[in-house]
Amino acid sequence: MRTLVLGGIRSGKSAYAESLVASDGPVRYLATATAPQTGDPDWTSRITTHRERRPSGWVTVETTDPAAELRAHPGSPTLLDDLGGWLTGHLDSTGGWETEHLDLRPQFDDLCAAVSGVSGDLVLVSSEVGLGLVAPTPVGRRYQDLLGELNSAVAAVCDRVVLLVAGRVLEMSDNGAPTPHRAPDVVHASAVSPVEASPPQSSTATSGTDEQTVASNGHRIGAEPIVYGDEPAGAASVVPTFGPVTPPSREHADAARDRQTRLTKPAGSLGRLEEISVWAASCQRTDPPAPFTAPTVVVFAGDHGVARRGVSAYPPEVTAQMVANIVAGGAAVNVFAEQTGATVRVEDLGVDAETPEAVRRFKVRHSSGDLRTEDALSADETARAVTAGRDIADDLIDSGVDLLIAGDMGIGNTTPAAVLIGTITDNEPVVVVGRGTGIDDATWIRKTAAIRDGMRRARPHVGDPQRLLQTVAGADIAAMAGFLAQAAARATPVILDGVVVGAAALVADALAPGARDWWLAGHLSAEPAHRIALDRLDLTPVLELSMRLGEGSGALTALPIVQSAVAALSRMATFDGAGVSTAGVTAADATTASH
Ligand SMILES: Cc1cc2ncn([C@H]3O[C@H](COP(=O)(O)O)[C@@H](O)[C@H]3O)c2cc1C
Ligand SMILES: O=C(O)c1cccnc1
Repeated sequence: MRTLVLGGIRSGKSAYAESLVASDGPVRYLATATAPQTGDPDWTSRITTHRERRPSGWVTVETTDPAAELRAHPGSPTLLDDLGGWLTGHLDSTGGWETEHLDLRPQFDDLCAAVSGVSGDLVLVSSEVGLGLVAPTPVGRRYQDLLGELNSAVAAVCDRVVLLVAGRVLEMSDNGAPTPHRAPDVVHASAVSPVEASPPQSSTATSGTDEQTVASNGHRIGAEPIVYGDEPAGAASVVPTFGPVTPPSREHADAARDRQTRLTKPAGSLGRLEEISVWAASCQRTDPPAPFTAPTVVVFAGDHGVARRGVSAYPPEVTAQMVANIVAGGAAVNVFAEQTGATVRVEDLGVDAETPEAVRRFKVRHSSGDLRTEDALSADETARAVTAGRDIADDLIDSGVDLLIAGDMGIGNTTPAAVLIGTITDNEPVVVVGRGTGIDDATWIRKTAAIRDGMRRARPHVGDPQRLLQTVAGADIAAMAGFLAQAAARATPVILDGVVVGAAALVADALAPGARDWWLAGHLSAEPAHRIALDRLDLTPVLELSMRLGEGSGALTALPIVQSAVAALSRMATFDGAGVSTAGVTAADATTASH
């Protein structure tokens, strides 16, 4: 995580920066400010205050070449204080103060390249100068201009930028709008170093067919593009917006509830099936509801960089092998879909292998970045993945699909799912971590540390769903979020699956507020984070069968129950129609009437 801490003089920026890197382990402190040659007691006392505040275990390196220092120790947690001091030293030593039209871009580029190459935590401090008056001297103006330029260049290669004003922290989001401050997390990212796991090899089939039904691309409702302002030229970060989401029809819900009371059964005796039928009727806007005729599950496939760090019981190669297995019809999702009359479509968003052409129409990249230390996706890739999910939903809805299911396939994907759920619901890593594919205790420790590191990187972006996806999700989960949001914007009901879909659903409800009303939770996964996600979404799962597979299997298991609920409401006789007496009659009367 690279953080740039900006602030005015005595704004609290250095103390805040120090709190960001505070840890039990050693921290390298790159001091760039040298004492003025004339000797200045106030200057000396400022430097002494800084020194005294730093924990004793920190290593102070006085340097005029921070880029070289960063390159020499790219993995060490480092605090550089400050960029202004470095600039001053550079101008002093090169006579730059006197040079008109000074171009320091090569030096700035060199420093930025070094910052980009850092893999450990790095916090850089710099002054935010010239908010008010333009300096009255040429030297002052040169310094303001150069430092402003340098700050902007460094900000562009940082994951997070904050501005300290009077001790208060303002998050500077990348589209220019400040976001609310979250307290810094002092747990250090590099406290646990990952150990490569040696997981069991899978014997999954690799053969497959290219056959897949692809619907034509049709018109879209409620998807206006916005363009992020600070993208580099050529990177088309057009992030779709969704909605507004119109809630399912209250009128049809009331009609369905009323009809339930008239069906030939004791009031309320079909339990949750009655609620499910009311949800279906209100989504369909029909009274009574009709059976869903074209339920379709889309399996979003993608690999995750973090899976190479030993967080799963299976190796990443299984993702591509399982995609082939799904295309060939051999996975659980295929079997369950066949049982229930659903169609399966698999989409490769980020599998780290060559997949059949028919499944890679929306492919964004090979694997995601390792969420512990780098963004899972670039801004442009995030936009493309969310857009892909939206387009997949549009394709299906336009071709007549009346019920959607999202499924997942991607070794390691319960780690980003836990990071997203933990971050959004503000729960600790140990609370959201789960056993995924069935990991052992050593893997559990690595996975928990990875979730902690991912959450640490994700927390600053908790209020920004797109940025969250970019920071820790991956193309498959980002597409899933776009898919779920667009389904709601297009008034199409969805049955949610397990923890991975649950994580995408949390983000989708932030992308398209109110989307949750269009979703039914098919089941409760054995992954602990799933219950937390469903609670936040205020959704009650239909089934609890200790399933922990994904692929859409839990949602498909719930599908026959949904169809039964709808069938009961639409096809059962009413008391009136069947001549059955309602409650309030004697037992003898009721017996007579029902024969
Ligand atoms: C053969 C096989 C088939 C699967 N189908 C779904 N998953 C599920 O398990 C994985 C997530 O768990 P973790 O985070 O522990 O890797 C994902 O691939 C998910 O789709 C499978 C996993 C395997 C091994
Ligand atoms: O709940 C899920 O979706 C899940 C659980 C374990 C492994 N893969 C998926």
